[in-house]
Amino acid sequence: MGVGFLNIEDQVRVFATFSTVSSSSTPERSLGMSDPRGPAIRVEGLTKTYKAKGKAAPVQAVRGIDLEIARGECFGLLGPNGAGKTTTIEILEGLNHPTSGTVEVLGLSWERHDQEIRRRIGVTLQETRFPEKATTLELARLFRSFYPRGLDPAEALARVALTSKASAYVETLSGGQRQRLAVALALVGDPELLFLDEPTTGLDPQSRRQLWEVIGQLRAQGRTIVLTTHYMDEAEKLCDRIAIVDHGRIIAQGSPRQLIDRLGGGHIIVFELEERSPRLEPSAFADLPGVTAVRREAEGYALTVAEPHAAIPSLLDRLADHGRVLKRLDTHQASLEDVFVALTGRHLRDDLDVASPTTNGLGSRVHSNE
Ligand SMILES: Nc1ncnc2c1ncn2[C@@H]1O[C@H](COP(=O)(O)OP(=O)(O)OP(=O)(O)O)[C@@H](O)[C@H]1O
Repeated sequence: MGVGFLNIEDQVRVFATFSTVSSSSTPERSLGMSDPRGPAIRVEGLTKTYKAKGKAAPVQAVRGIDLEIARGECFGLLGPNGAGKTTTIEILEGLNHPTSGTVEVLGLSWERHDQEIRRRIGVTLQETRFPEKATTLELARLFRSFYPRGLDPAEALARVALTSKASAYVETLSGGQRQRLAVALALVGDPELLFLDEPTTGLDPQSRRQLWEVIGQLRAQGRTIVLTTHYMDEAEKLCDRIAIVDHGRIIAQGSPRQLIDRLGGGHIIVFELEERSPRLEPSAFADLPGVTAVRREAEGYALTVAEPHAAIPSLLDRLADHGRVLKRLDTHQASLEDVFVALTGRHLRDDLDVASPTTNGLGSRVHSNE
C-alpha cells in the first residue's frame, strides 16, 4: 500500500505552506516558466526506491517511468496493488521525493516552484481522515482559506452534490459522501490540475457511480485530471488515456480503445472443458477462423476473436474432432482486463495467475505452452 494516508493536521500542514502567498506577488510567475500550451505533466526516467527498513530489503517501487499528460486530459494510472501508482502520483503531487528522474508539473518543478504548483493543483489522497466534529461547510471554508483564489465553499460542495450535507458533521457521512467531500476540498481552490488517488476504492456501486458522475463533469469542463485506479471499468469509463503500470513500469499506454484494439479482436470467448476431458494445448485453437490470440486460463481457455459468431461453430467442431466435451462457454467484449492479462499473463482484478498464453495479440510477449 502507498503512503497516501494523511490526517487533517497533516493535510493542513501540506496546504498551509502556500496559504499566505498572493498570486500577484509570486516571484516564480515572473520567470514565465509555465507555458499554458505545454503539457500538464512531464516525467522522464522517474525512479523511486524505498530504503531498507530493519531486515526488509529496499523496495524499487518505480523503475523508470516516462510520461506526458496533456492539459485538459483525464489520464489514468491503472495497475494492480503494489504496482507503484500511489508512489508515482505522490511524487507528482510533491508529497514524495523521487530517487531519480525529472518531474514537471504545469511546466514547473517542485524544487523551485513548490508554492506556485500547490496553488494550482488539487489533491485527494487514497484515504483522508477528517475531524469528525467539523461540518462539511466548515472544512470547505478552511480549505478555501489556504488558496488566494478559488470557489465559494458552498459551490464546491454543490459540485459534488453535498449541498444537503453542508451543516452535517463529518461523523454522520457515509463512505461515498466522505470521498465526495475529499473531492470538494480538492476543488475549492479551483485547481487547473486535479489528482485523485483511487477515488472509488471501497465504495459501494451506487457511491462509485455518483463519484464517476462528478469526475465526468469535471472532465467535461476541460480540467486536467490524473487518477489512479485498479478498476479497469473505472479507467475505461473516465479516462481519455491510460498508462497500465506493473512492477513500477508502464507496460502499455494509450486510449482505452487503442489498447483494446491492439488485442487484434473486439471479443473474447472463454470456455472450459468437462473435467474428464483431457486438456488440449492452446495451439489447438490458434488456427480457428478469426482467432488472433489464445491463452490458457486457470479453468479453461480464452480466445481473442473478431467475430464470435464465425469462430464459435468452428470451435465446437474442433472440440468434437478431439472428442472433448464443453462445460461452459461465455463471450464478452474485450476490456482493459483482457489487455492486462495479454500483457502480463495475470488478471488485474485479483492478480490470479493464468498459465501460458500462446500468443497475446499485442505482439510483445509470447509464452510457451504449459
Ligand atoms: N513508505 C514506503 N516504504 C516502503 N515501501 C513502500 C512505501 N510505500 C509503498 N511501498 C512499496 O512500494 C511498492 C509500490 O507501492 P504503491 O503504494 O506505490 O503501489 P500502488 O500501485 O499504489 O498499490 P495500491 O493500489 O495497493 O496502493 C509496494 O511494494 C509497496 O509495498
